[in-house]
Amino acid sequence: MSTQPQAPSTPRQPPPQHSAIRSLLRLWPYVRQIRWFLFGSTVAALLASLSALVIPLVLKSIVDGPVAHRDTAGLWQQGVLLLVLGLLEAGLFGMRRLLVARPLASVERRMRADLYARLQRLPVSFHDRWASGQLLSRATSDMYTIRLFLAFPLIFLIVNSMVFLTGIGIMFSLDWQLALITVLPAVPLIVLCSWFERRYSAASRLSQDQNGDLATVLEESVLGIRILKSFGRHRTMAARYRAQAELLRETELKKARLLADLWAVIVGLPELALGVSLAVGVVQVAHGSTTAGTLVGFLSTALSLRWPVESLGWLLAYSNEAATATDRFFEVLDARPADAEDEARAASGTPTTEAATSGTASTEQPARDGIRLTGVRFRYPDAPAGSPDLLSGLDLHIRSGETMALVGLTGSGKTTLTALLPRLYEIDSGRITLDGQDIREIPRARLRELVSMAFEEPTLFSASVSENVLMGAPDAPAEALDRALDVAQAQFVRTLPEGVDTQVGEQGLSLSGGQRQRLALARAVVGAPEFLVLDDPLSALDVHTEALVEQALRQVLSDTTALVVAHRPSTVLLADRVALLADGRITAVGTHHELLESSPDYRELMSGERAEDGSLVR
Ligand SMILES: Nc1ncnc2c1ncn2[C@@H]1O[C@H](COP(=O)(O)OP(=O)(O)OP(=O)(O)O)[C@@H](O)[C@H]1O
Repeated sequence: MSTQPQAPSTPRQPPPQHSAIRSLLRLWPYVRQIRWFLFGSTVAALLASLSALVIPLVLKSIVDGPVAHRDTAGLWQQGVLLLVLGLLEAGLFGMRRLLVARPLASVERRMRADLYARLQRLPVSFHDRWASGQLLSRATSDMYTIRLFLAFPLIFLIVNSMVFLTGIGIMFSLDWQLALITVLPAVPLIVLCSWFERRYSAASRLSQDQNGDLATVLEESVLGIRILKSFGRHRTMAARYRAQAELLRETELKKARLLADLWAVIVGLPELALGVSLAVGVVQVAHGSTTAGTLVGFLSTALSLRWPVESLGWLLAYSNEAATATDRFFEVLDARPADAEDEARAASGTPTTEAATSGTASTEQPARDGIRLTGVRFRYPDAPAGSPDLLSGLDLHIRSGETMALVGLTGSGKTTLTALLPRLYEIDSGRITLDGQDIREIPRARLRELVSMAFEEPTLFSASVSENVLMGAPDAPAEALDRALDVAQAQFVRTLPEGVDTQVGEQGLSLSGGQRQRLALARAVVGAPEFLVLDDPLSALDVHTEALVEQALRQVLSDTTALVVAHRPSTVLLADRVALLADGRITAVGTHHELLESSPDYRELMSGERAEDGSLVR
C-alpha cells in the first residue's frame, strides 16, 4: 500500500460558461408534469404575500380614520379586517406547501431513477473514470438541493419580485419623492448581484465536487476497513479525510463570506435609504405636505418589503447551488451510454462499419464456430501516452465446446481480454465472434445472456443468497439454483440460518472469500450459458474444496465453450487447451503437455521462475 492514498480521479468539469438560468431551464422536462402544482403554489404564495402588503394600507386608514376621528366602532371593523388578512396570509402559505410537497417528491424520485438507470447503462470505462462518491453525491445531496430549489427559491424568486414591484408601486402612489429615495439603492444592488452570481457559482461547484470527494474517501474507508485496520492505516485515512474536509470547509467559508458581503449590502443599503426617507417624511409631515397616516402607510409598506429584498441574497445563493446540482446531474445523464450505438444501429438497420467491411459476414461463418478473436487491439482510454497497446493484434480461436485456459504474467491483460467478450470494454480494432456472429451485432442484453462471467473479485450484493445466484438467470427454475450451488460446492448455504433465503451482508462481507467465490461461480453457471468466462475462479478455495469444485466444473465445462483465466496448474488442467498471452498477443496454444514441451515461456510460467525484472525467463 502506498504511503499516501491517491485522490479520486473523477474528471473535474470546468466551470460552466452559461448562466445559472440556462442550467436550471434544463429541469423543464421534469418540472413540466407538475407545472400546474407549481403554478398553484406560486399563486397561493403571491396572494399570501399581497395580503400581507395590504396590511400597511389598512394601518394607514386606521391612523388617518378611526384613530384621528376617535371612532371606536370603525377601529373594531378595521381590526377585524387586519385579523382576516393575517389568517388569510397564514392559510395561503400553508396551502402553498401542501400543493407542492407530493409532486416534488415524485420529481425527485423520477430524477433519481433516471440517474440510476443511466449509471447502469454507462460503459465500464465511465465508471473507471468516475469516483463512486461523486456519483453518490449526485444521487443524494444534489437531488435534495434541486427539490428544495423547486419547493422554495424558485417560487419565492417569482413571488418576491412581484411583491417587490407591487410594493414599489404602492410606495410611489403614496409619495413618489420618498419612494424614489427608497428605490435608489436598487441600481448598485443589481450590479452587485451579477458579480455575486459569477463568484458564488464557481465556489458552489467546487464545494459540491469536494463533497463528492469526501463521500468517496468515506465510502472507500468503510469498504476497506479491514485492510486499513490490519495495515494500521486508519490514521493515514483519517488524515486524508480531515484534509479533504478541510478543503470543503475552506470553500464553504468562502461561500459564507461571499454571502455575508452580499447580505451586508442588501440589508444595509435599503436600511440607509429607509432612514433617509423617514427623516424626509417627518419633515414633510411637519410642513403638512403629507399626512401622518400616509407616512405610516409608506414606512409599513417599505418595512414589509424588507423580507423580499433581504431574502434575495439567500434565494440567489440557493438558486446557484441548484444550478450547479443540475449541471452535475446532467453531466451524468449526457454521458453516452454503452448501448447508444446499438440502438442507433438497430434503428437504421445497419451493421457496424467494420463488421460490414471485414469481408467475413456472420452468415458465412460455420454455425458452431465457438469464440474467435481476430486481430484484436485494445488499450485503456486512460493508458499513459506512448505506452504500447495492451492487446496488439491478438488472434485466438476457442472451438465450440472447448475449454481454453488463458495464462500469462500478471498484468499481461488476461482479465482485460475476458472483459472484451461481453463488451464491458469495446475493442479498438479487430473482431470477436461467437459462433460466427460479430459481438457488436448482438444486442447487449442477448450477448450477456450468451456469455456468463465469474470475476476474480467475487462481488455479492445486499440480497439473499438465491437472489445473488439467480442474477445470472432470473427465470431459472429452482432445480437450476440447486444444481449451480452443487457445481460450485456451495452446499454451505443450506446450513445458513435461512438457507438460500439468508441475506448476505453488504458485498457479502459476512461470508468468507472462498464462500463468496463459490457463490459467484454458481451465479456464472446457473443459466447453463453457451459461453462461459471464468477469471481465476478457484483462487480463494482450499485444496480440498478446489478439487471438489474442479470435479463439478468439468461437467459444466463439457457442455459449454469456455475461457478460463488460470494462475495455477490445477486450474489449467480443467482446460482442453491452453493459450499463453504475452506482449499483447497469444504466443502459444496447445494442450498443457504440448506447451510444457514446446514453450519455454510456458514452462517458466508454470514453474513460477521469472527473471528479476518480473519478465519470463526466455
Ligand atoms: N480500468 C483500467 N484502466 C486503465 N488500465 C487498466 C485498467 N484495468 C487494468 N489496467 C491495466 O491493464 C493491464 C492489464 O491488466 P489485467 O487486469 O488485464 O491483467 P491480468 O493479466 O489479468 O493480471 P493478473 O494476472 O494480475 O490478474 C495492467 O497494467 C493494468 O494496470
